[in-house]
Amino acid sequence: MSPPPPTPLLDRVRIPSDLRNFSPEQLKALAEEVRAETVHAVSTTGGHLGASLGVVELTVALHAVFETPRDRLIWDVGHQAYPHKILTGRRDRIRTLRQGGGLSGFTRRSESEYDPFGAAHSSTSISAGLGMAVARDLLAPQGLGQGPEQAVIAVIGDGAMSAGMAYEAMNNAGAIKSRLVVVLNDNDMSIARPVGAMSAYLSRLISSRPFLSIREVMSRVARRFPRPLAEAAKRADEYARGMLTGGTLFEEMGFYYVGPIDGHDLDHLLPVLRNLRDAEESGPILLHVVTQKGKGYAPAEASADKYHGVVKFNVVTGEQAKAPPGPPSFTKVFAQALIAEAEADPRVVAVTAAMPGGTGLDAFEKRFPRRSFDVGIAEQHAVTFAAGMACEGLRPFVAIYSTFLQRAYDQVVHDVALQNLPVRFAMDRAGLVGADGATHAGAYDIAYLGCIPNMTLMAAADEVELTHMVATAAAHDAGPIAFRYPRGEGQGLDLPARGTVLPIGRGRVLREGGTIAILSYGTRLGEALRAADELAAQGLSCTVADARFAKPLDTALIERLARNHAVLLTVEEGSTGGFGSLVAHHLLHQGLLDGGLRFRPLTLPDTYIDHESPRKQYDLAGLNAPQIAQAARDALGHESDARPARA
Ligand SMILES: Cc1ncc(C[n+]2csc(CCOP(=O)(O)OP(=O)(O)O)c2C)c(N)n1
Ligand SMILES: CC(=O)[C@@H](O)[C@H](O)COP(=O)(O)O
Ligand SMILES: [Mg+2]
Repeated sequence: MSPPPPTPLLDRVRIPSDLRNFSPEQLKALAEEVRAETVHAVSTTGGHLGASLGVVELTVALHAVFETPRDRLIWDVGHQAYPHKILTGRRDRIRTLRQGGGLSGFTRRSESEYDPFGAAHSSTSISAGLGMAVARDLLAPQGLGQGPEQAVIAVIGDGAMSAGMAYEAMNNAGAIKSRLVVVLNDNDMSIARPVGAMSAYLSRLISSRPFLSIREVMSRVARRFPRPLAEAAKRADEYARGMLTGGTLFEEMGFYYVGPIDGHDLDHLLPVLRNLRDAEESGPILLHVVTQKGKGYAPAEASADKYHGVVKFNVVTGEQAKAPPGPPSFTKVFAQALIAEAEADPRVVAVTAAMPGGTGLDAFEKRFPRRSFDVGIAEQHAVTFAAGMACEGLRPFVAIYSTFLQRAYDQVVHDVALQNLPVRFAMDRAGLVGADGATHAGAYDIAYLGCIPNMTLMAAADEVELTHMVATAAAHDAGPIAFRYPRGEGQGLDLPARGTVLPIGRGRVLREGGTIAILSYGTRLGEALRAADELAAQGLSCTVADARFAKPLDTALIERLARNHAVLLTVEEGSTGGFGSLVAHHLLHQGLLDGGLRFRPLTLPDTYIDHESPRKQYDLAGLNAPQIAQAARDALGHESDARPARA
């Protein structure tokens, strides 16, 4: 590994107040040091490099001009906040990013007073910022809060601007007219290439208005924020500008639009931000900065994804560490299985909300460009869009991370399930996901979908099961159906060319035993089998079954397991309120817990599990084989207390 580069200026900065007396030339040099430090740190940890490199100058300028942490600086998503972390007292831990016990890969209130709002899911910054601005306006006259001088700045990317929530916030901000600065960081990239009319609009905006010269920007800002200027004159000014330039969507929504300006040029950023900071006038402002994702690091600039998310890499060559060749990921298996279904059925279509690579739909899109839809970061729309397609006889698959489907809950209930529309939900990243931590854990979908009438729910125990579930979903026109599978590799099992349609609501028994029954839902099945081996070695015979379905439950199987064993464990990679609760509900209704059966639902704990390796995360959750075996022994207690098993 190459040694970190010398950083004489950065060494003088522990917190932002240390850089506020730097000259512009020193700030430029500091930015280069921050960039080099970011590259070096991420080369040792992996993480979201490209977005962070694109905001180095912006980060330096914002901290130089604004009085953070009094002034609230909110990073949308938070994946671009590594330079911010370096400058806000966390440089000493920057090489622990995304590692167990280390810094989070996103902003987080509990991590630093310089992170006023936690994030990781996108497009929340304007809403949160507006809330803070309103709090300031209400509290300051009472002598409470941070005082009337406090600024609130939300930095949001062009990709994040595709989400409805950003517009809901701007709509509200334009009406409330609180003092709020929104910095639109436009790098013409989402994770993949940005899509949609808004992205095209931003591109037109940039090309129709070449970078404003600094004189032009300053004169516009001065025109907008004069000390005494009559309201009517200001309006006339706005209309005049609108007529000259065609206005912008942001102006129509009540924002004062400034830009576009070069987001890498501190000679522009610093004076413009100072002017916006000192504006006496209230009302929201949108500063449009144009940046380059991956800026200043040649391998990132040259790559198609601009190094959005990288593993450890060689700083000199940019070459990322190659994992030893392993079995295909669940994501890849899903994509291949969906392509197989789509080959056979022209009604199969696929929808992603800005995650074509992450969900495997990039492969589907190559094969079926007209049947693949990337709707941008718009999970709510994705679901209702699919509902509309289902109304007309298409067979839509919404390929989505479990954690992002949370955004579209009412759409799932109101638009899909209530109308019993056959939308297929392919939920990737089910369970714990490793370095992204709690914000990205697919922890809740079993619970939040399990309570919805008409839903059919499946979880794949391995990649072969996943191909069967894709086929089952494709064939299922009776109503909505969802299946979940985890991040990462499968087991390397031989895959069928096409999956087999499974009987709805039927599980399978993998091992017959006597005393203990383990009923697994999802990929903990392997751990359940290992636990059974351990228990068998101790003379405790186990039945192991794969439930396949959480809804409808295989009630016959559950009743048989309950009647014939002393202990019944359920195991799932989901929160409380999920599969185990559905099983408990059934057992209670059947009176099967009245006779001494020792039932133990093993779920994720009722707490957030931080970034760690998945293996350690599951250890913390108590869902690895030794812990499953221990739970069985604990439940069994003393042999004499336990109800004798019948089989
Ligand atoms: C609700 C939600 N959907 C999807 C994602 C996944 N995601 C993380 S960053 C990103 C792209 C964001 O693009 P942009 O805001 O332009 O930031 P950039 O990476 O270009 O700096 C996406 C889709 C997310 N974090 N949250
Ligand atoms: C920031 C964000 O939301 C994504 O970039 C996410 O980190 C991707 O996760 P995967 O690596 O699991 O696709
Ligand atoms: Mg972007």
